[in-house]
Amino acid sequence: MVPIKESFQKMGKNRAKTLKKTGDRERKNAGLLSGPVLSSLEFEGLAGFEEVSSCTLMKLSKQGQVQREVWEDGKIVKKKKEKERKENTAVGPECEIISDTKKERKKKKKKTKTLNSGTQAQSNTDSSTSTIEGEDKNEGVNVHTTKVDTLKKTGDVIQGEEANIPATKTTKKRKKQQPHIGINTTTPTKKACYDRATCHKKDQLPTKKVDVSAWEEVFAPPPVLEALAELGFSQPTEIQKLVLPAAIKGLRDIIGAAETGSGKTLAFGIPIINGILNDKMREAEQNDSGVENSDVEFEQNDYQFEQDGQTEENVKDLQDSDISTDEEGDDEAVSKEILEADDSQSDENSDKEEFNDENSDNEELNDENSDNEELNDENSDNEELNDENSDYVAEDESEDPIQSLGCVKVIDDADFDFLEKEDTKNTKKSQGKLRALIITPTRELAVQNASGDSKTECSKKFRHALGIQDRESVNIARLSHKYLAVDETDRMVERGHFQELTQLLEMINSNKSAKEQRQTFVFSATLTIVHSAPRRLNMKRKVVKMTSELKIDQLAKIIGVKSNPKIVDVTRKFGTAESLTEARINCDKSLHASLPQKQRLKSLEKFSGNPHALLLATDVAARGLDIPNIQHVIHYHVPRTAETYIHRSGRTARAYQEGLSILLIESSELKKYRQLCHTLNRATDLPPFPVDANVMSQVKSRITLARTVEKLEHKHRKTHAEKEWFRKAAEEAELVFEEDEYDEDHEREKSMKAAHDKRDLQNKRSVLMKMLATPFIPSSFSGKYPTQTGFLVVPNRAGSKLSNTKNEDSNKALSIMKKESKEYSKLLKTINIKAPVKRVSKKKFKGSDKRKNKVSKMN
Ligand SMILES: Nc1ncnc2c1ncn2[C@@H]1O[C@H](COP(=O)(O)OP(=O)(O)OP(=O)(O)O)[C@@H](O)[C@H]1O
Repeated sequence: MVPIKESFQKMGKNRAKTLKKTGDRERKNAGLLSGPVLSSLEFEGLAGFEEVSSCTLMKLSKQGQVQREVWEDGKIVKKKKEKERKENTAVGPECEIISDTKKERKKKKKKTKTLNSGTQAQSNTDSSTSTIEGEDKNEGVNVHTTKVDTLKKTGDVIQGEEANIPATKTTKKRKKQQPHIGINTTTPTKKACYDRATCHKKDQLPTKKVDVSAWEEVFAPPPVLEALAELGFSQPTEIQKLVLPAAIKGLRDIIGAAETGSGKTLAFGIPIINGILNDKMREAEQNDSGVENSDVEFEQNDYQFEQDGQTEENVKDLQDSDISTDEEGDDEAVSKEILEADDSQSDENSDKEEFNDENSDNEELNDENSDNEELNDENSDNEELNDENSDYVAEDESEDPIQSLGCVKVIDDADFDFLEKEDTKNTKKSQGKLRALIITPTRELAVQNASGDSKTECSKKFRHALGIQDRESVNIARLSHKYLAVDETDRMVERGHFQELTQLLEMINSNKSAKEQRQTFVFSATLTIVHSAPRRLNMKRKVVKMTSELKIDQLAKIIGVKSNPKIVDVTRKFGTAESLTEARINCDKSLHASLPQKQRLKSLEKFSGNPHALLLATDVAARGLDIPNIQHVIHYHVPRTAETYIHRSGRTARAYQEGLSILLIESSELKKYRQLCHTLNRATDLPPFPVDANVMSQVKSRITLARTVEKLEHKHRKTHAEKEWFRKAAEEAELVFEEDEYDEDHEREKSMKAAHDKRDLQNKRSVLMKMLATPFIPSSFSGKYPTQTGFLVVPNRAGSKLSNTKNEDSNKALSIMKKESKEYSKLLKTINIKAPVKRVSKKKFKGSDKRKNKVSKMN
């Protein structure tokens, strides 16, 4: 039984990075700190967000003045203002918000409106920085802090800590450990974890933050903008462009399909982060006004609706252009629905009324004069604060509160005790529950289920954290995550697998009101792939043919997606990534390799650390591993399913980089290969991998010599063994074994021949060793591939966008390939490789004897 090692992935599947952090393994909460790779190659797993009790929020005016507030237990404990930090002006709009007293809050609201709603700050072209920071609670109290290098490392290692340390001590300790944790540090923060952008594009290291204005159009919130700028992600990928507006602004449930390595993780990660930030901000405001924060649901996108009309149009434009099942104006409808929902709840608390007022105010605020008034107010306010606290930046920094979004990876020994502690300590409902849940159905989960023991330690803990003891005693209140993401979703329809996960989802979805208020994300690269049923099943009338739509429907039902989700499918007809070049090599034989788990982890670690390394892997590494700069994937076997092929191939050509996938096809696998091509809509074969004929002739001479050496060795061994046998048999029979009894001349002749053979064998061996020591390709060869040209030339696939731009190259490639494949087939003939004997059923030979007789008679 393999222990469950649900890990998490990332938010983003950040395995390679974790490998670098070997030191983390020894740390106390290793379960939380280590990435999935450290625990198991094959699993991904479960991840969730948890509550953060404290934070520091900052607001930046257009004039560049920063107001900073430290919140603890939903109350402001400090309010300071910082000077503008010129260093940060390169990036763009930043954050944020919130004030202490009601008066302050009203002021803030006005400012927020004026600035085009604070946190979002879509149209704000000023720059600043943002920090969401968690602080310890009161001195001497049990402190739980979950620290996250918030958004900069969205999807990166997220760490959880617990300590019973007085707050002051903890603060100092933290400062030591994470000196640059705040996003608004002026120097680039030290990347403790793997930075995908820099790893993927080592030659294009972002020396300074990039312009991320393209992200503003898709409503990425300012803290995320800052993180993206540091990562060097200048613009959203296609799937992100299509998903983010609908998810962030439209609050839609999302079903998304996009090629491997296309950034699906951020497509659901950013809306979730945005939502949590909004929730926290709103809860803090409500706390301030004495409203029970957890009662307020579904208002999460307040400030998005305060955006100007321009941005709404952007959303619409984007949504119109995608492949979507939406009808026109859907988003507006949804927006209205949400606003109506807000309205319906508005009598529950006065704050909501205020928000609604704010919305109507917003229209008025279009008036320039009022804008200016607000700005002036803000200016004078900030100036005052500036005068009072000109030194405050340093003082505040010394406290260095830890920014925290509150993510936990759920892997083997994940510790959920903090939920309990917060539950008992805080009476507020929202304090002890998970806000978001990100699930990846994994092979590990399937294996676990298949073994019949679905209650591993982690599974138990996770259930406990969710308030699920067993099916009968479910703490429904706790199962009210506002965000649920299921990555690699299509695996859930695999029959008989993931039963435990399906049950879990059933329980989560049994909280109907929470389900209604939840935003759900469903993503996979192979969401729309369907298999044609076997012919025998097709014949039966009752069998319902699986279609992409049906598959999506099934998944949506299992996962609990609300009606009218936004469906985005940007996968290509061929399924694989566009930047992926594919080829095949026909092989005569194939082998299996298996390594113990520890060894596998080591190999993976070595592999990610060495740019020239080669990793032989089974399908445990097919999905999810995000190891940067993998250039080639070679399929040692033809995969059983198209999904596996897509995911395996997807380990290269990530983040729109180039990659090469080669399929090794054993003759017995031809049928599987044809089926694969069919499922992936390949009308033509994959192009054969072009191999240099010169190299092949060298291979041939080496193989021939090796065979001769092997024969001679065998002969030598045989003679020796025969002699030995005679000697031993004579010994056992207590007979004297005299070699002399043979004819002397004959014996001499024999020994001379043996000596000759031995010499011959030695010579041949040394020639072979010399040959093997000589590389096939001279060291002066600078090409990347062992082809005549030194580079890979395979015809571009029909329909590929690349083929339009590279027509000339493509023609050239074709002619070279034709030439090479001719030489290649000639060479194959000379090597004398026997064609595999085709087994044909006897039925086909029915009457063949008769026909033979007939022919012979005729002759
Ligand atoms: N907008 C962007 N610009 C540049 N790089 C990005 C962007 N978004 C994501 N990436 C990077 O692209 C890589 C692939 O992203 P991610 O792992 O989310 O892909 P995926 O679609 O989930 O792939 P798979 O289906 O194989 O799991 C990651 O290294 C990620 O950091």
